[in-house]
Amino acid sequence: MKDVSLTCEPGTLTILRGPSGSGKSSLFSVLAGIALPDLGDVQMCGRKLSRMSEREKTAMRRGDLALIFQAYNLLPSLSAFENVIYPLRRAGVKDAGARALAALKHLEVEHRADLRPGLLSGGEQQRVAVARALALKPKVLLGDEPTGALDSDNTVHVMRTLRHMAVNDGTTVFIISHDPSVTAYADQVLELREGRLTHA
Ligand SMILES: Nc1ncnc2c1ncn2[C@@H]1O[C@H](COP(=O)(O)OP(=O)(O)OP(=O)(O)O)[C@@H](O)[C@H]1O
Repeated sequence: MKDVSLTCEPGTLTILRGPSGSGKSSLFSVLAGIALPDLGDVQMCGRKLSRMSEREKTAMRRGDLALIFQAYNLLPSLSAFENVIYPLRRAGVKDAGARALAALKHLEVEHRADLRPGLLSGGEQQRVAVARALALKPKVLLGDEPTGALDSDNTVHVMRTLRHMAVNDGTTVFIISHDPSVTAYADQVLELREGRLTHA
């Protein structure tokens, strides 16, 4: 990436698009504090990631930040329900069980709650991953292709949900998507080409 500069305001939804290999997932990793940039910094919820210890970054990922990974990153030995409740318990959420169930219901995968990810379809796994992020009620939600495995009805449902989180809860939502049908939900559309960012 070169000279990448962007701001995502609370209560807004940003979509990042760009050709395969343009660096979208790399930027996602930098924003999430998983990869370190050679130069520059990321400021999240008023704090610079470069000034935070690994422990502080982990604590932030537990509380304020939720991530939806391109490959879902569900824990294979846990059921769908356990995958959603696990980060809630770690974050000390009191009504973790009710929240996890409500999120699975909202994503219409509660009938798969007791199954491990390996027994779910790709789209079901993705909806569990979205439910896990949603249930945390984060200040910042970063998603790498969060609708990539979904049919059009489920894509609309997830995009409406993310839009609702931004507008009603003040969440800062940043997602990568190459689906042109979802740009209508965005306040800001960014495009990455060969590591350079343009505002579409
Ligand atoms: N750890 C790494 N070391 C070296 N090269 C890497 C590393 N991670 C990614 N790359 C390269 O950087 C480029 C951008 O990869 P990235 O995964 O960010 O692209 P992308 O825009 O998300 O692509 P896609 O839409 O296909 O997921 C690719 O050419 C990739 O091979």
